[in-house]
Amino acid sequence: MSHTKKIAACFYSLGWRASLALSLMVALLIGSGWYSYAQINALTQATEKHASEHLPSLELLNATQLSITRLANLSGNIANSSAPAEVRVLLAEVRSEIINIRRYLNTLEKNPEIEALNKVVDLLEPNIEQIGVYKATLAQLQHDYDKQYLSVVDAVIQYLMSADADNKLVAVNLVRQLAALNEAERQFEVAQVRREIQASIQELKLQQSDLYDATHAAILADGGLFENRHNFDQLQADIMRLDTQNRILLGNVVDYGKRVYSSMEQSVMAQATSLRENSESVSQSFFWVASIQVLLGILLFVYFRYRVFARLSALRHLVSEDGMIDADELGYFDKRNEIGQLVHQLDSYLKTIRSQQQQIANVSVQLENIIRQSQMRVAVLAEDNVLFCSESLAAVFPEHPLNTIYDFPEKVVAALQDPPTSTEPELILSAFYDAHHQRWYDVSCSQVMWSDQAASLISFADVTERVRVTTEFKRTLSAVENEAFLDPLTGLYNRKMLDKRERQVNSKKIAQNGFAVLLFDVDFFKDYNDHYGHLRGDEALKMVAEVLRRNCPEHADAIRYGGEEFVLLINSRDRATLTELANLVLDEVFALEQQHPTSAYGYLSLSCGIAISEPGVESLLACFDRADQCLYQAKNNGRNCVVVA
Ligand SMILES: Nc1nc2c(ncn2[C@@H]2O[C@H](COP(=O)(O)OP(=O)(O)OP(=O)(O)O)[C@@H](O)[C@H]2O)c(=O)[nH]1
Repeated sequence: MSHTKKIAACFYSLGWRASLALSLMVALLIGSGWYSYAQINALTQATEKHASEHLPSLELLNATQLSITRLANLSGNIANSSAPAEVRVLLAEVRSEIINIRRYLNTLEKNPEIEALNKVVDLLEPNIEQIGVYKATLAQLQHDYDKQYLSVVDAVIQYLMSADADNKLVAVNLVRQLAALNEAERQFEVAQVRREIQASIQELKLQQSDLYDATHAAILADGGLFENRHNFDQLQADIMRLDTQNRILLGNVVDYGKRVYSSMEQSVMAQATSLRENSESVSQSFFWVASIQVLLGILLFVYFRYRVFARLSALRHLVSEDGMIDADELGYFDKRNEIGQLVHQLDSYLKTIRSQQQQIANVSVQLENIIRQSQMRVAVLAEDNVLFCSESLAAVFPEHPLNTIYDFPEKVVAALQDPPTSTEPELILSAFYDAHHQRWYDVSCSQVMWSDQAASLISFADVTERVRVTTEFKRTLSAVENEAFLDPLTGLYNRKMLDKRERQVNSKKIAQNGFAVLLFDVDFFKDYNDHYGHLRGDEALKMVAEVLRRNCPEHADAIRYGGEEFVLLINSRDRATLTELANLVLDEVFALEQQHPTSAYGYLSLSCGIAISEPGVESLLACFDRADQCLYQAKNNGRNCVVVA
């Protein structure tokens, strides 16, 4: 999916209001960003333009100012210099500075001040040049003046050296006056000294005509010292005048420069004000844009809070355990977007599930009622508590309200201590007897869920009839079995019992402690029968059987093995006890004093052979054989006696 499609899908999923608000936010951000960029760009360009326009001008103006200052200094230096060579050098510098100034002024933007500056420079340049010329002339004049001065002074000194002492005073005064003239700088000083010198020369005219002639011509004549001094002073004054003029012009230059500076400063200040106002305008724009964005943000937050968060809340309700999404909440979700579709689907599923849960709950209640009122004896247990108990089961135990498992009889409680974990019913107590009702129950248990809780379901199945039938059957079976094992004549066990015991011995069902076979036989019974007949013989056999039954120990079998042979099968290996028992039987039979005319003893008597088994190794038959051999020996020994193997 392309980015455009993804963004479109995202906006569509958010809903048209949120999408519109977001779009507005984005548009506002882009717009404000663009506006800010444009404003800043315009400011930057304006600043750069202004700087490019004015900064070079300022620099040039500054350079011009410096050049003019240098020019003023040079002018002063020229005016004050007395060395022609130095004047020439200074003039060269002046020309160079003037060239620079003109170049600067030509570069600067034309305005009245610049024009005025140009005019000043136009005036300044010839003035300085004139000063240079005057300076050269002044140097020449100085030279001539000095030459004349020395010549005059020399002449006066020559005169002094040759003249008389009386005539020297005027000459000396003249020398002094000449020196004063040389030192005088101011006009009135020069004029004073000149008058004094003229007076001295007039005095010389009378006294020293030679010196008068020489000094008069050298000092007062045309081209003399006075004229030269006058010319020199005049030229000096011109130079001063020009220098003053130059200084005034340079002062004007400074004023013009100040004005230019001032105009530029005003321009710069105006630009700075414009910049500040523009920046304030941009700041205000920023403030309003930021305010609108904050407002929109708050609106969006409120919108999300009450719309989007409400959806999330509705979603939480939807997925919560017992939450229900109501119609209003469902209205937040537009079916046209994916989340909306999902929520509506979930709502549909939830409603279906709730409907089914309700149905199940109804069925569950109905089922519970049915179970409660039916003959099913069931109870539901969780932990030690009884969650449910059918009325039929409660009726089984009317003595207790069945609230906990400990309200059940002990046997049931014991069986429930370790309940099965299977969901299939498992018999935990077979044929439990309810003495109160004299009923029998099979108790089963299985694991079930009861109201979303793991529980044990126990059921009591009434098996009274089954137990009765089984007991009856067992009793009947026992009777039949007994009948089969009983001798009908004597009521003792018959030979089948011996066979049974033989099997039990072989299958080790009889204790391996050993046993004994006591084999009894009626002596001369054929004769007895022959003498008294079989009926009396049967009676005699019954009496012998009674003696055996009476003396048969507990857990021993009294068996009529066949005919007139009897067996006592005893779980004992005590030889003495066994012998004593056998003799007791023999004595009691003999004590019956049943007449037996053909017997050597006169009465009915028995012979007995006893065999004691080897424990764990001998079969019953083998032991019986040995008892039979002993019986044979007892017969041979004269009968009515006991022989023990
Ligand atoms: N009345 C009666 N006689 C029986 C019964 N069964 C066996 N007899 C008899 O018992 C007699 C057994 O005789 P014999 O085996 O010769 O032994 P005996 O005569 O007792 O001689 P000894 O054993 O050597 O002393 C037989 O005559 C049988 O007929 C019975 O159920 N009733």
